[in-house]
Amino acid sequence: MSGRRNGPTRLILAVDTTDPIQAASWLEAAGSSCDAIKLGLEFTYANGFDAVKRLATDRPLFLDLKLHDIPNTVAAAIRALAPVRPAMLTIHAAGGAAMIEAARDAIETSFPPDEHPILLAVTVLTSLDAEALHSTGVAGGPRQQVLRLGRLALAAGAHGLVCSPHEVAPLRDALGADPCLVVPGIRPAGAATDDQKRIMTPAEAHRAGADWIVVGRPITRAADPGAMAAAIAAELADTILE
Ligand SMILES: O=C(O)c1cc(=O)[nH]c(=O)n1[C@@H]1O[C@H](COP(=O)(O)O)[C@@H](O)[C@H]1O
Repeated sequence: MSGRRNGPTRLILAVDTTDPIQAASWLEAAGSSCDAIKLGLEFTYANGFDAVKRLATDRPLFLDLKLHDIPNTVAAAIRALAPVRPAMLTIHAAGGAAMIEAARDAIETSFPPDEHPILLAVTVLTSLDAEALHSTGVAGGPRQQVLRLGRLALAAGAHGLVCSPHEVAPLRDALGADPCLVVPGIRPAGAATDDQKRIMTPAEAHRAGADWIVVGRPITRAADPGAMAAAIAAELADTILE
């Protein structure tokens, strides 16, 4: 396997709020520092898909709904999402191979051929440490479980994975440079960890081989969100030059 990749690591801003005006203000502040917009359960449940489409006009939309249901239901939900035109969308790898296959098939059959979203399988949530994962009935640690679910998801048709920065290097070693790895659990040095457990800095995630990092509160709760987004983008750019 070729292991690490050499390309840039791009920044996704997690726009976690119910307030569309607040969301628009963060996006304006982040400007060109953020390469894509993530809207998830909080914004979508509060405002609906028309508001999602209105907000995500100038950058790719990562629609993070973390679908996890029987294959028929997940496939139907993805078909219903086609008019929203997300660039990326999430399902839970723990839904199993048949669910992931059905999700991929729904993309192939309901999105225009040149607008297929990247189907991302969420492996082990970054808010779980080894003990919390164990309490859900999983015998191995996060790394082992991420590798297991990652292999399963990619074999079933996912284009990429969501994992913590701790698993990026092991995934690259096991699966090579190809799978798209999207990585939350990012905290700039000294930032509050909040509810995240498996974390690294932007530079560390880049060195490990992340394609994209997902950052929310370190930017949105900063005194100056625009300056923080620019600092993270600069940290990523500096790391490329190392
Ligand atoms: O799928 C995700 O994006 C996701 C998966 C995961 O394991 N952990 C995780 O934090 N996320 C999302 O990434 C974002 C992280 O936000 P902050 O912790 O505020 O940076 C949130 O919007 C989460 O929903």
